[in-house]
Amino acid sequence: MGVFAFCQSILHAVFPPEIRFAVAKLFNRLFNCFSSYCYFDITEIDGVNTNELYNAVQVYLSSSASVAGSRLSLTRALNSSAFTFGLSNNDRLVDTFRGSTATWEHVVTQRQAQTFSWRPLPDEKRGFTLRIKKKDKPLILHAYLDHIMDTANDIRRRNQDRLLYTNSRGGAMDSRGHPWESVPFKHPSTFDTLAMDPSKKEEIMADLRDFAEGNTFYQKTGRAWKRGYLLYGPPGTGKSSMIAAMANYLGYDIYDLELTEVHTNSELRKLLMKTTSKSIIVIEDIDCSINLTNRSSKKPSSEPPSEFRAGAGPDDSTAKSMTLSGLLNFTDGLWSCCGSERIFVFTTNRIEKLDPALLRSGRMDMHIFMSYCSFPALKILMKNYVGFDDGELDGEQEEDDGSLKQLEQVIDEAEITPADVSEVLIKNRRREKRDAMKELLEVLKSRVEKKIAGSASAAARKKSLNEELEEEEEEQEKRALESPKDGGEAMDTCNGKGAEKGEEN
Ligand SMILES: Nc1ncnc2c1ncn2[C@@H]1O[C@H](COP(=O)(O)OP(=O)(O)OP(=O)(O)O)[C@@H](O)[C@H]1O
Ligand SMILES: [Mg+2]
Repeated sequence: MGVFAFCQSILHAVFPPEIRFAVAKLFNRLFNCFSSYCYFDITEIDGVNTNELYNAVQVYLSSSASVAGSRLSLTRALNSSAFTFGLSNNDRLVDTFRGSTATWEHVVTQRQAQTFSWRPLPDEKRGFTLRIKKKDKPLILHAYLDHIMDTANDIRRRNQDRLLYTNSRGGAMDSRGHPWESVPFKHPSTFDTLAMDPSKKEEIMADLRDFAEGNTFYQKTGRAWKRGYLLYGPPGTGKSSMIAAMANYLGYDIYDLELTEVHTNSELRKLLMKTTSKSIIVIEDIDCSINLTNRSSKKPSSEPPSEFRAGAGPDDSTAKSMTLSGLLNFTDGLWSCCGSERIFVFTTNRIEKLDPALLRSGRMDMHIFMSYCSFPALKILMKNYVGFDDGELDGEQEEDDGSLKQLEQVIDEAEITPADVSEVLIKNRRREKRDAMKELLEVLKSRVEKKIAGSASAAARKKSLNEELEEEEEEQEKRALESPKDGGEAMDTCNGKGAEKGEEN
């Protein structure tokens, strides 16, 4: 038994707790007067609530502990794909912030006689003690704690798999008052796997980066910190894959808003209020998921302009339906600002079907056309699916038999989606890559031929239809010339009928 412990046990035996406490306090005061350090205790449980700062410090230290510590604790959270390192019990770690030194100690003690609590408390009392120089306190303490919270949130986001939320219950809440249901989101699509024009891709990535780092910009300009993207293009061109890539790139959760389940504007607002920041709110196939009714053409002009009405017939009252203005408020109006750092993404196969109010400038910040597979996009798919490398796809290698050049020539005309290209490549992925390329070329060529044949037969059909019409016209003219009397009568009859009709009216 150490001397300190021995003295402690004597103190415990001889003096009542009040005196022991007062002596300890006095020692502390004396110690503090002469010490050039100040100490902060961050306990795991603050009263009955879990202390957020404790968890943040633990996660934060994991980023430096993995490098510096000699004895570390390891954890893996539910649904997380990463391990987190932490300080073991009563271990120390030194961190630096803005040139000042901060020493952390993880203090674990046994909890003494259980005090009354609404919920059972753990047997161990855990906390971190932060030690910094007294002179550094006013300079760094707040900034350091903010830095810890931010870094911890970032680490969590990176480690934790994304969540995908759906509103399959409409606006109805669960027992905890949440209208959204969530599942872990593990979509493997990234900007590396996404086949599209590299310059367009880079532009979108830069836009996303600017958005995510734009806190001060949005504050300075007085704009709500949100951004809207409209993705449009034929089916299978990668609109949904793009959304997944965006979420994976930024580390955001996805809220997949099923508009057909939302019946009123207030339900829509409730849903929005329950989304978290750093998230992407998606409305897929916006042209199909809601029933577009241009009410201005049916009702007097005092009515608001055209409205989308979801899950409601044209005769339901506006108050009980979801309208276009409700949807626009959701993305654009005051309600869109509750929370921050939110991205709205709408997708559609037919942009021409959308109401102009949704498309007008300033509403969706970026309109992104997801096109049929271009040659640069095709090269990305060939790299990812069958293992070509950049050199091989430059077409400068000896073994190239001209297939690549031919692919470049036919790809645009074939009008094939990246989804169809990837199907062909998946089927051929076990074959030699040059054979897979040739197979793809065959598929593309046959598509082009079919298209030409299709357009030729359409042209032939058109031609024969025109010929038939011309023949008929000639026939009619001929008949008119042969019997001018009949034609005159016919005209008269017609006029006569019109006159009769006029009289009737
Ligand atoms: N640009 C692309 N890059 C890589 N893969 C793609 C691309 N487009 C499509 N694919 C592949 O095709 C599949 C279907 O694509 P996706 O669901 O993203 O298309 P979509 O444009 O959302 O179609 P829809 O309009 O029918 O919803 C994806 O799983 C992906 O494997
Ligand atoms: Mg889709």
